[in-house]
Amino acid sequence: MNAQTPALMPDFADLLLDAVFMVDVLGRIVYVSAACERIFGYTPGEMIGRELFDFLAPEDRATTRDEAKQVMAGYPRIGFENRYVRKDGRRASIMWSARWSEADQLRIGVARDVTKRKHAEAMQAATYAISEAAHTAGDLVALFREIHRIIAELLPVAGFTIAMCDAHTGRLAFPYPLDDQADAPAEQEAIASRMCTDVIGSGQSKLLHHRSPAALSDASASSGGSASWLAVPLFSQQGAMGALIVKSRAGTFYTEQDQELLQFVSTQVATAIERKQLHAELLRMAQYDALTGLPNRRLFHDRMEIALARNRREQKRVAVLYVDLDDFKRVNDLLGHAAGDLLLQEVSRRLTQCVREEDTVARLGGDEFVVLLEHVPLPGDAAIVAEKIRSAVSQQASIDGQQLRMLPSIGIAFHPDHGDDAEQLLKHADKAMYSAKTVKVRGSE
Ligand SMILES: Nc1nc2c(ncn2[C@@H]2O[C@H](COP(=O)(O)OP(=O)(O)OP(=O)(O)O)[C@@H](O)[C@H]2O)c(=O)[nH]1
Repeated sequence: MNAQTPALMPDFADLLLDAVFMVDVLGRIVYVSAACERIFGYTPGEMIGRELFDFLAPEDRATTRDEAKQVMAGYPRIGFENRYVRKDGRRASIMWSARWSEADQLRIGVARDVTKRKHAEAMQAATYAISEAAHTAGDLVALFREIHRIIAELLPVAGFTIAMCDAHTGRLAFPYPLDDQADAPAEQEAIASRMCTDVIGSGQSKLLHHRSPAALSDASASSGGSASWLAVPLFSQQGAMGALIVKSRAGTFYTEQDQELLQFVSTQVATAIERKQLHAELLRMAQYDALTGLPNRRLFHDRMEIALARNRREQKRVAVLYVDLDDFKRVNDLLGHAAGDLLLQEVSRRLTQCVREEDTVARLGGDEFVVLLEHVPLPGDAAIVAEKIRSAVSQQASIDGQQLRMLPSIGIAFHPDHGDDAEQLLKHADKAMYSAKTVKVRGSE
């Protein structure tokens, strides 16, 4: 016991599971009982003489300062909670009962370790937050960002990544990158990649304590390049669909408890990802044509409404090209529906290549396509694109070993020249396409 420790300290203090502190008016620890080693990782000898604030988690400094003032002003308190950084770098959650001893000029506090309870509460909160994020996050990346934030509240996380395994090719993709400030990103990526492959292949989580080559060659950098990696598989109904990987801060190491925790959370994470993926897939199916991957009629209408609204403000010109293949039915009849499908896919590729990225090519159904061109200075510019399309589509296509040649009929409508809404413009372009087709049919008779 320290020479300054008042005689009021009973002998059995070192048997208590809670740690008893005595802190002087300057905030220095003058006495602490033996339990401090279990709770904070430091022996009494390592704590006595230092300021209690030195051990405090930075985020709790302001509230703790206010609390200490209150106690020193003569208001005893039971139940104040704050966090400390243990010797091993982990956080300890403490609940205090404290009072000020005017006679001894000391703050006397009893610190109870409530880390386990706090952890259980945090896990429950994380579980709820992850399932909540599955509903509120706009897309998968936003969901990953939210999961990263939630897990960083449970574990010390310096690097976080999610790997997803393509169900068809089995290839790994990292839709949410490691985002680490580490010196050797290539080395970090290689570790993440290796761990992912391992845990997805085995279906088992993995804990790895790693020392970087730099740290190995420099014995003095004992903690600089050393860290832990934890990888857990993410299971869907069909099996492991990916993996979640976290990397600890330099000099901090994950434990088996952390591994269990991440495994527990990974079930919620996998469910949240599956839900979001299903939602994205439903959205895609509602907006895109399954055969060609082009926007469908509904998405085309939405894009057209936006383009027309913009054009009303800008007072320029928007063109709608209606493209229909001539005698497409014959391809189906002669070569079969599957060959017809391949041809439609080829035509959609060629159409997309004829326009700029900001233009829209959509499939309305069957062999009918539409092209939306924005910012068309002159009607002649749309005619140039129509000619490009005619030339591209009518090039020979090799389908199932057969050389096929399709001819398109194209009709054009302009906003505002031929109507002010999508319906009017599509009708006009369809009519113009039909006239072009009729002229061709008559010409061939
Ligand atoms: N392979 C395939 N065929 C389709 C698909 N959707 C519609 N069709 C077929 O496309 C053909 C379109 O026929 P029509 O509208 O008469 O077109 P066409 O034969 O090109 O005749 P014209 O337009 O008058 O030149 C029909 O035989 C449909 O069954 C599809 O997704 N795949």
